[in-house]
Amino acid sequence: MTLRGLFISFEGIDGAGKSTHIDALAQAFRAQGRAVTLTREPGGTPLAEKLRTLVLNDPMDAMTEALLVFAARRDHLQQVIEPALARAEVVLCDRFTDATFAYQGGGRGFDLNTLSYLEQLVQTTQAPEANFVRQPDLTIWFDLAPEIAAQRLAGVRVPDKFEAQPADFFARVRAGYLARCEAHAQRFARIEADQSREAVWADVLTVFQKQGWLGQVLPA
Ligand SMILES: Nc1ncnc2c1ncn2[C@@H]1O[C@H](COP(=O)(O)OP(=O)(O)O)[C@@H](O)[C@H]1O
Ligand SMILES: Cc1cn([C@H]2C[C@H](O)[C@@H](COP(=O)(O)OP(=O)(O)O)O2)c(=O)[nH]c1=O
Repeated sequence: MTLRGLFISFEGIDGAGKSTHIDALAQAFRAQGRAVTLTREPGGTPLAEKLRTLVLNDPMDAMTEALLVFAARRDHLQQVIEPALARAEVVLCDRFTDATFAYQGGGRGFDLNTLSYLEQLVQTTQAPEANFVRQPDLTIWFDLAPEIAAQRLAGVRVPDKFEAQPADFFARVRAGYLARCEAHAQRFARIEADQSREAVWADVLTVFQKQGWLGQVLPA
């Protein structure tokens, strides 16, 4: 059987639990013989990491922010994601374009039609066919109430520009994710992230096993 590349993104408000599970998933795929590219947005290339530092630290208007995250995404797609998929690897990406719709669109109220235009422009790739708009094969959305996420993050890390936002910002971000989940239901899996770590991990594994992408996974 010819393996095909898999592009999987992980989404959710800050503190929802993405980082907790991504490394374990990478291990699970590697244990089953798959090559894995573990990456993140904004970032994933030297240029995109520089843009990340600007976006996470410098005040700027929402359009500037959107243009910078899409510039970082273009470089990341071309340098890392498309080549890894062409090698039939599993690409596990901590956030992708749904985050732009949720944060710049939902959180900051930037125009969604402009974001859709940028999405088409930036994610159009020559491979595997002309005018193919790259999207994740699967998006795991860790859905968590902003109050619980804030409790989990309190005292754990120094907040960046986004993490320092008030609860109503994250309520709008969450609504932004819900709208994307409804509009792209075929690739979204919503995980109830207010459960224990073990229960969240079990739900995540079930999604991958139902797709036939992972077999039995031994406990860590
Ligand atoms: N299910 C859970 N229950 C309680 N705390 C959790 C759970 N999952 C993660 N955490 C903790 O919450 C904090 C945020 O998790 P993290 O995975 O870093 O979130 P994200 O990457 O989505 O910002 C971390 O301190 C982590 O240990
Ligand atoms: C990808 C992306 C992230 N972001 C924000 C969401 C997060 O607050 C931040 C960085 O995400 P993240 O990597 O989750 O931060 P951390 O390493 O602290 O867990 O960037 C956007 O605003 N727009 C985007 O398009």
